[in-house]
Amino acid sequence: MSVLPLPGAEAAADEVAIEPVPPARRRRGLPSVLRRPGGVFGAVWLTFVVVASLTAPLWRPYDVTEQDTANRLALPSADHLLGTDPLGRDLLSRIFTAGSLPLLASALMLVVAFGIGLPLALVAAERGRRVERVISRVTEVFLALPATILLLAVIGVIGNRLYPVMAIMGVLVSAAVYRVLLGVAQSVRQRLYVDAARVNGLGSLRVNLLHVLPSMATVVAVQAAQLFGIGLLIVAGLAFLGFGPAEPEPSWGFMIQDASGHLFDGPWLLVPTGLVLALTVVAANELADALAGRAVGKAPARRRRRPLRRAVEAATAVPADPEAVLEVRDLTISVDDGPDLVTGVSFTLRQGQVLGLVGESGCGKTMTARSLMGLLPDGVAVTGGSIRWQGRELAGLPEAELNRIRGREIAMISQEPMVALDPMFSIATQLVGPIRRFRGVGRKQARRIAADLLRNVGIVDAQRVLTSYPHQLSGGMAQRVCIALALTGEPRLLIADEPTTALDVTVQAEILSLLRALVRDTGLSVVMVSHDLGVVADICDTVAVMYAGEVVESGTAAAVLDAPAHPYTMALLGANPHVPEGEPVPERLASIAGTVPPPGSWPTGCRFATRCRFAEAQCTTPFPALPAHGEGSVLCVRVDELTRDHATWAPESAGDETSVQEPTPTAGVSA
Ligand SMILES: Nc1ncnc2c1ncn2[C@@H]1O[C@H](COP(=O)(O)OP(=O)(O)OP(=O)(O)O)[C@@H](O)[C@H]1O
Repeated sequence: MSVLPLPGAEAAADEVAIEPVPPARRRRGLPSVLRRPGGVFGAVWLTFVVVASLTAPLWRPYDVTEQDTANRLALPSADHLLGTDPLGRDLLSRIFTAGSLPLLASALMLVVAFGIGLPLALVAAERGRRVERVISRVTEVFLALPATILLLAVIGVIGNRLYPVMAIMGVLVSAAVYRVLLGVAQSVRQRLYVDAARVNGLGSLRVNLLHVLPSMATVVAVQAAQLFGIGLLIVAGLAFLGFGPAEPEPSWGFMIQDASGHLFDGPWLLVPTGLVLALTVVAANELADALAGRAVGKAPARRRRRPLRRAVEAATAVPADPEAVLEVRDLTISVDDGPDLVTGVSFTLRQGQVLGLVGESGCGKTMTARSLMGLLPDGVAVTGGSIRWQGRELAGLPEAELNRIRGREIAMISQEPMVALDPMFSIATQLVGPIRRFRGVGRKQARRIAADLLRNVGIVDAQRVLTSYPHQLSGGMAQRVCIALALTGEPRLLIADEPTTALDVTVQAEILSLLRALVRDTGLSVVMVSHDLGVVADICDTVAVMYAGEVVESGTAAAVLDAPAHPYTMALLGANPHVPEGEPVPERLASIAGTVPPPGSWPTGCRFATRCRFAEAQCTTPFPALPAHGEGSVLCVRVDELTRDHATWAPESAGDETSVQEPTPTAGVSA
């Protein structure tokens, strides 16, 4: 058993849970450490102590051995800002002169610990199980050594030489560092970008330096900051026991020991040294906490949510639907202290209907869908509008109440079934838990229901699948299991975020027909996020086309897909490569120049104007809410003109840029 605190051993579980941050995000997040009060305090105090200690011989008011016998055990005064010790020596000069030893010795321990632990972790993660086992067994031996006794034995041999002693401590601590970093390195090496780098021919060293190490940097920094604080305590502890620099050389440990002998006649003596040591250790830990908070992506404490603005009835173009079970009005979703991601989104959904949210990547489909369940990422919130579910307002509902709705009334399936299922548990375990929770039944009955649910989603050998683990299932099976999981609470609304994107085409068709059957047989309502117009045409009753955070066209799927009225919908359909059976594959597809403007950079007026072939001056000026268009809405000031002229977004031929032409069949999509 190790007696001195080997931090990594205790902290390992926490540390490995820290998600390594990919390099690009890490660079952007750096200032966020300094936006946390703890991070600021840690950085400022450590910088101050390090600079003050290393430069003490240049600025200290007195020599560390200079005695002022008339002023023994003095309290702070103009002559001695922090008071004096029992020999009348200036405490300020002695504390900061003593500081360089623990700071440097602790830093040396870190260098040795990470110098050994980090490369070993990288090698073990890269070279496979055999090498990893050998290295792990050796490090286990180090972890089992009684560190305190070993250090005292070393001191017995080499004397009170704290730098070599702390270097040996670094060797012992490297085992704990290795254990923590191995888990992180192994997880980073499984990332697709690391595989891509290897496929691109990068050698092992460069893969590690360019891709693995940067992603581990935050975890390394967190562990280093914690270990640094512990190193300071070890040095102070050794000096306290008399294994530090010999008098009259100052050391924090000896000064505290000295002060403990004057608790009654000079209690102040303990305060300055104890405070500096404690603040330095706390500062290192605060810095570690701030770094750890950054690594797991917590929102900075200073971020404040904007108050929720309720929907203004008149502002939306979507007519109220008395039969709607879900009614979203003027929904605005924003980053805290940042730009709006989604604005003025309105749509309605009836029971047993499927609504498709379509649009290019980054248009806000996922944010809109997730807001319905209150599952927005940290730092993103609904800041305006209303989400009425069966007459109940969901926007701004407290987390506890949303929790009661999630799973029971509204459920969700995602595009990555393999990621949505926990690889550690069998399918039975993953289904039985929610069934018991939602339906209040016993384990046996829950298992029977789980098997029924699997059969309902088209799994024939339900008993085998129940005993399987996610990795034993195909993608299609896993998605069926996810749908079964979503149905455990018998929800009335299912949010399906690109549920077929990760599946191959034949499986896609099976999952779509399963969803269709569920809607038909159970009256489930579905909000389906998709960028695949074929899927939308196949399954959706109504469609809301999103562009740059707003709905630009909505209506029945038949109306929107067969006779698109907004140029963006026309363009999406013109660029769609899928053609219905029996129709000729077009020789050229239409294209949309440019990209979706990011949140915060949306143009004034129509957000699509900069890419629109039909844009005119009036499109770039702000326009009021537009009246309803047919059964839905179209966010285009020129909609009447374009409809009258039968405008289409045809593929460009050489020298032909726009086209206001006779109608042509829309590129292969029919509802
Ligand atoms: N956690 C976040 N913090 C800040 N902005 C975010 C966050 N997640 C997404 N965004 C931004 O919000 C906007 C909308 O993203 P969203 O994921 O809803 O788009 P999407 O239409 O669903 O795209 P995709 O099809 O690629 O998922 C994008 O500009 C995106 O960069």
